[in-house]
Amino acid sequence: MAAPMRGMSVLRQAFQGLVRPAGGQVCRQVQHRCYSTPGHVQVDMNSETGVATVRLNRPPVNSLNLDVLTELSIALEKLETDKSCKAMVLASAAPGIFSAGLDILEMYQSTPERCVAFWRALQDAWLNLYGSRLITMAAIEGHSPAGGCLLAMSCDYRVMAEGKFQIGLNETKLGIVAPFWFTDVMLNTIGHRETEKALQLGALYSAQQALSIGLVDKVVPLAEVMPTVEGELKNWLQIPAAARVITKTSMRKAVLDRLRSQKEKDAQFFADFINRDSVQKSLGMYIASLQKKKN
Ligand SMILES: CC/C=C\C/C=C\C/C=C\C/C=C/C(=O)SCCNC(=O)CCNC(=O)[C@H](O)C(C)(C)COP(=O)(O)OP(=O)(O)OC[C@H]1O[C@@H](n2cnc3c(N)ncnc32)[C@H](O)[C@@H]1OP(=O)(O)O
Repeated sequence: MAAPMRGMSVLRQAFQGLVRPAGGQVCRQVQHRCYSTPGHVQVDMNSETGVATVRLNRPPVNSLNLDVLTELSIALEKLETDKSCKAMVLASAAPGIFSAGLDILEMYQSTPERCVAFWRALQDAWLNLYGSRLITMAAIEGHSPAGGCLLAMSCDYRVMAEGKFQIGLNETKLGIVAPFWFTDVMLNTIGHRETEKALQLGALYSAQQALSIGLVDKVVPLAEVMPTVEGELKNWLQIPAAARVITKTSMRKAVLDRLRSQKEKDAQFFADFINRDSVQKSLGMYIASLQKKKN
């Protein structure tokens, strides 16, 4: 059973689907259909509204390893084919964090075979999210660097908690380079000039800064993130679905097709790039700096 979160009653957490009884199923009101949650991705489908909440659940920081990405991909595929599902809210079950991005340990001293499998899982999760017919909204209730920022940017709308949290594509700070499809999504979100600066500097923005460059759509107090997402969803749900989906698809198709047409080449390139001595050295130093922060 998931550990209760500090500062929140167990009852409230149970209501929000954060506490699971033994056996992995969340028992809730009848209109909620909860997919079994054996691992790191919790899905709570509200059959009354057609809105699914997908929570990343890999404490402490929701780093995205092969398992999480595979589970996320499968969850998104299921929702995509569920005719009753109209919208999806991507959120976190871990306090203070949306996602710390890719699990750096998947990229450090790993085998080329594992690197390729890991990258394919990331590609699939992203293709499913960015290409989704659903209304997708990110509830960013914590830090969201790198791969976390990619997931948030790939949604249709982003609400972020104000305060100390940061969001951005900080890859260059790790001595790595944002892949072309990360760049494409950022270009589509904040435009060319801001993306050039953001990527070269590996910039991490506060919620207010992110709002000012259009990286997020709304900034509210932490407790208001979910209610704000729910309020915004009401607007989006009023738009005729077919017209909205065709509009979304036509605007995202070029970027999706660019990756679809070279998935294997991209995965191989990643495995080769990440295993360069210089890149491994940079990653090793970054991991050490994360650990040093604690001491
Ligand atoms: C031409 C180019 C072609 C091809 C492409 C090639 C390469 C590009 C490849 C990939 C793109 C990469 C994308 C990414 O997503 S890389 C990941 C970047 N993420 C980060 O930089 C975030 C790092 N983490 C943090 O800054 C902080 O942890 C955070 C602010 C998120 C939370 O801080 P907090 O104080 O709450 O927690 P910590 O004590 O720092 O962390 C707890 C624990 O978790 C470990 N940790 C943190 N982040 C990660 C991570 N991303 N992966 C793995 N592990 C992580 C951290 O070390 C702590 O561990 P421990 O000490 O054992 O408790």
